[in-house]
Amino acid sequence: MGMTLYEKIYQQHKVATLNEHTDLLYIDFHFIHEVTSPQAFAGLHEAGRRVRNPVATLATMDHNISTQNRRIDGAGEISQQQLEALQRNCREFQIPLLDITHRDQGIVHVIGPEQGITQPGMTIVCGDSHTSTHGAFGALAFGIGTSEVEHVLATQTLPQQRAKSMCVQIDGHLPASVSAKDVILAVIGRIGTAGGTGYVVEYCGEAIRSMDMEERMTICNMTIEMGAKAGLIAPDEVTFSYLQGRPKAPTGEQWQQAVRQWRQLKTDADAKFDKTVVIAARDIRPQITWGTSPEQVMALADRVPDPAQFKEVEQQQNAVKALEYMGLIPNTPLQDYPVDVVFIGSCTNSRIVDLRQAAAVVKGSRVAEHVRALVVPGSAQVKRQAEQEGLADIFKAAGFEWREPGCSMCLAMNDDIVLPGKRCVSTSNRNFEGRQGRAARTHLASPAIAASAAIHGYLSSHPIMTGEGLV
Ligand SMILES: CC(C)[C@H](C(=O)O)[C@@H](O)C(=O)O
Ligand code: SF4
Repeated sequence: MGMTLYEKIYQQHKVATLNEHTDLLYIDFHFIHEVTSPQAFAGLHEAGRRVRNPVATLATMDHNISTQNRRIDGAGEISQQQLEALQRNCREFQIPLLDITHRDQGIVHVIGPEQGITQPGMTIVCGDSHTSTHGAFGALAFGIGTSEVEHVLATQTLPQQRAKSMCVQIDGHLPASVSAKDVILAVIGRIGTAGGTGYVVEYCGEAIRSMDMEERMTICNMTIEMGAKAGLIAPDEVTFSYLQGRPKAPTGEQWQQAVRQWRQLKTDADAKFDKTVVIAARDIRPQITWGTSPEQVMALADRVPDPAQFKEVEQQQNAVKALEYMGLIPNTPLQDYPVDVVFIGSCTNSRIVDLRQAAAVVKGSRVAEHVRALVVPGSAQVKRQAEQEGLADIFKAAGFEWREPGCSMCLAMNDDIVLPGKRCVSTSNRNFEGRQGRAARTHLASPAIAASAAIHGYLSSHPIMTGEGLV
């Protein structure tokens, strides 16, 4: 019988069978950031071990830094200690570090693809759940815990148990107003935050094939929010042309050879998935979350759900609690609620395509008087490009704050925090209680919807059509 893409990559990286359920996998690349690495380095230090392959490792600073400036103490003392520890550890273990002022610094899941480090068929890990982002290139990429970070640093391998394979197929073409973010939110709404547990999800179908790499990254990024281990999209011409010419991509004869191998990286026609979910692209409408979990999601144009409409008692109870936290009344139009903060950024939606989509909505308008709005590019490179393309000017002229790259308001771990009770439309990926600050209310949505909310000042409204088409 044929194999799925996941099974192929797993098989190619298996270096030993440890027991009936567990194999040892070779890890091709390991990304590191300041939050989940300190204990791992301390463990190596204590045991007197070295890093096995420092050049298959890259560190960046993203979570704890301030995005208001490039000062190491910009986000307070605790952050500074964390950042200095990363500097010390990278020096001691000779790991390349994209320091806060480095011209390639950025959010860990933005810089890997951008540098051409993330390539089809690789195994990639990082002590960070959204490592699934890299799966957009047909790499097996997943988040690991701190003790696993230590294991990979020391051995360049990781014990793993084989996951099940799920296929999520999005058939047909998406309506013009629907973005990759709407697709993945709709998928999570359908499958639920636990529905992917134990699976690696491969996305296929025409709608996925017609997405560019950045949209595919948005899809794979949020795969973790349905409990899956990783998301995958088989590489194709779109993948190859994105990679060609990037700093770490192969060149010359090696490029030709790599592409020949990458073309083999797809699920065989006779392979069997453990589960398949089929969704018609034309049924997907612009989405926004109303609750405190990514599965509590609705079409923007709909009314706030009534807890009674959910089948399971547990879902009903969760809905009551979530609506109370979010300050929403059942059956009212979501679009009537005013917005206090708009955050465009995070490893889900901070790449150049995302910023272009947001800027197309913003162009020529002003941020509503009562709204605080910020755009935080995912990397220094995205920032430079957005400035060259004139996007930064569009945002600034509209009254957005234009920031330095980093995780920023995606999580309350630096100096960007949503104040208690404030309502924020955010292009990030998590909306649990307190994620953006104590008692903060988060609505996850696409860059176009977030931009539109900033301008209208409400959880509004129909995304605006522009000369460049909607976004
Ligand atoms: C801090 C880090 C461990 C965490 C993660 O693993 O995802 C963060 O990036 C997040 O998005 O919550
Ligand atoms: S941007 Fe948000 S989701 Fe992504 S790595 Fe940073 S904190 Fe995690």
